[in-house]
Amino acid sequence: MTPVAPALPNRRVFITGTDTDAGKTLISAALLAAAGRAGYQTFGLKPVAAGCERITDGNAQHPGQLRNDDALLLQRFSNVEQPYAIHNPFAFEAAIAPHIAARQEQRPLKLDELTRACRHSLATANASFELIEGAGGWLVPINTTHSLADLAVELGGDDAQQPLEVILVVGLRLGCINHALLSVEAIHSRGLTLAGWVANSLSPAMDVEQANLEYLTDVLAQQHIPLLGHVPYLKMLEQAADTPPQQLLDNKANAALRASQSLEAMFS
Ligand SMILES: Nc1ncnc2c1ncn2[C@@H]1O[C@H](COP(=O)(O)OP(=O)(O)OP(=O)(O)O)[C@@H](O)[C@H]1O
Ligand SMILES: C[C@H](N)[C@H](N)CCCCCC(=O)O
Ligand SMILES: [Mg+2]
Repeated sequence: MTPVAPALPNRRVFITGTDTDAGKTLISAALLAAAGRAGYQTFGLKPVAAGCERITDGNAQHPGQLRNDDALLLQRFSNVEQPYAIHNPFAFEAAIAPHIAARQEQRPLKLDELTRACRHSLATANASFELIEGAGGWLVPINTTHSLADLAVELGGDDAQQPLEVILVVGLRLGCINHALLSVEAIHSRGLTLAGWVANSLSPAMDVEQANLEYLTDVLAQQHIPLLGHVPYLKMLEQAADTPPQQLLDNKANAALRASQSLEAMFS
């Protein structure tokens, strides 16, 4: 008899970071790639994206559609095919704090609408590995009462098909120890589970990077938060100011594939 491979447990992960530009999108795309290789049906969701290009069809009567690079990369690395709006239900043009962009564009964000849209996307894709990328750090607001942390709680709540695990991306730079420890406290204070953290080297030569890494590894291990992987600085992500947008996205995709090698252990 042919042995039957055991079914992979469904997973829903929420990717947060120590700050904006910590590397959440790079790590998210890498995790989608690694999960796909492990046999998962993968789907990446960017609930709120601030910082979009307007794609026009040449007709001055049509306003065009907003496209965000993070969401496009998550779409590219999802092996369950879905239209753009399912990957990114709320898109704003300005690359600023999302609640301010939403206010400026007179489309205020509301937690219940955002939650509904995310649940719709997740149900439509029906993937076995669902990845949700936040924006900025853990407590980035969506309005004056709620933050993306509240969205993470909603997506891990009673209506959820499976429990939600948070993964913290620590962008290795001076100051990241404090940001990482604050983020861990804030994630735990919401009663959410941290599956682990990923160390992401943001500079080719951070002073005493290894000592920072070892300190965080030890201190977080005492709280039973494992290091899931360390992604090195990837020179291929350095771009000239005049690099065309499609080339930028291709470079990010190549870098994500490289980064996924450092995260393979999460799926073995
Ligand atoms: N390991 C790395 N090596 C080199 N450059 C990196 C690395 N990780 C991230 N970067 C660069 O740092 C920048 C920020 O990365 P990324 O877009 O993944 O951050 P983010 O946390 O998703 O930000 P946001 O809050 O806007 O979603 C990008 O230009 C990316 O190419
Ligand atoms: C535009 C940027 N790249 C991110 N999408 C949004 C970062 C919001 C940070 C808000 C803050 O913490 O002050
Ligand atoms: Mg991002």
